[in-house]
Amino acid sequence: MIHVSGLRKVYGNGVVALDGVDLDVREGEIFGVLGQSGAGKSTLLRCVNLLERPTAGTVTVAGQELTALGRAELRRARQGIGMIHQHFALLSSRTVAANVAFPLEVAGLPRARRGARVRELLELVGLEGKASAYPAQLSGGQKQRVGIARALAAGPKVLLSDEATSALDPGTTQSILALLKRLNAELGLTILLITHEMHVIKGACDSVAIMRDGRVAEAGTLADLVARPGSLLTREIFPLPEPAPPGTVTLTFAGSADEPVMSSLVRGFDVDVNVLGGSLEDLGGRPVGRLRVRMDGGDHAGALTYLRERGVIVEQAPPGAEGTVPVQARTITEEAR
Ligand SMILES: Nc1ncnc2c1ncn2[C@@H]1O[C@H](COP(=O)(O)OP(=O)(O)OP(=O)(O)O)[C@@H](O)[C@H]1O
Repeated sequence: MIHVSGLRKVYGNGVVALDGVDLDVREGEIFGVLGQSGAGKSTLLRCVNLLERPTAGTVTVAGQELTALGRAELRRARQGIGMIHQHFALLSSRTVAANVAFPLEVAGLPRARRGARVRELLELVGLEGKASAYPAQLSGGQKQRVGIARALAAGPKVLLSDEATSALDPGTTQSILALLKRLNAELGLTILLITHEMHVIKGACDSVAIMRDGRVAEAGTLADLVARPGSLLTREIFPLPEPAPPGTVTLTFAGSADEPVMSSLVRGFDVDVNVLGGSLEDLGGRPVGRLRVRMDGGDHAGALTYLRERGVIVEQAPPGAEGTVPVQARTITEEAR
């Protein structure tokens, strides 16, 4: 649905905000772009609907190359792309209904049809009773719902979300993410969202790209990335002290949690397992965990082979000076290769 190729953006002051970005967002998915401040997320999002003109590269949305379009064609194509903002960007002098009607007025929809469409949109976002209220009379979550209704007015296939939950408290954030997931499922809406918050990625996204210094450092579905040894996403979701202390083993359980792997390990291979840290998360309804352990005694090599055969990702830190890991000590980077 969205294909970005070789995207580069150099601002007038010489700042290289995007340095060759490739991105593919499939139809009907919620795709998150995660990165720290200054990584280039907002620039990327604004380049997708060409609010910002890229210095080089192409942007294709729903099969149409936006970077090749003239001004009038681009204006038409943009009706297929809605956008929501961190600070809502509502018109304070207009009621909720008039805010939502605004893009319909610009598109030239007759007044009689506008009213029905606005009612439908307000119902969709759960704001039926607020049509006559003004933005100042609404909570942050309600304002964002107005923003979402307005973004959907022209019936877009794609919704761009620019840190839409960053100004909201945790409970309201969850309700807005739930709304976006419902719209994604019910309308088949493709959503590209940018965020610096991992819980937004965990709570809402099917796929993710991690941006660093204007480049995509890693991209894929959440399921694929957590199953990839050494992935940045896994380290972000399950933070453990890095580098791993010498001789420790870091285990990522990305598959089924039904098997009692750890107790089988201790019983079957006679190893002592000392848990140093770890956590468990629910990713897309699937339990995923990461555990850092020290294993002593017994059949160490056999234990690691057993874990790998059960689909556990095994990352061994190299032994320290005392050399506590007997066989095949591999660094995380070697494992990742
Ligand atoms: N209009 C502009 N003119 C000049 N430089 C800009 C402009 N907009 C952004 N930049 C610079 O481009 C780089 C990327 O900024 P961008 O806003 O895209 O990052 P971001 O990841 O969205 O960060 P944040 O989360 O803080 O918004 C930064 O160094 C920023 O200072």
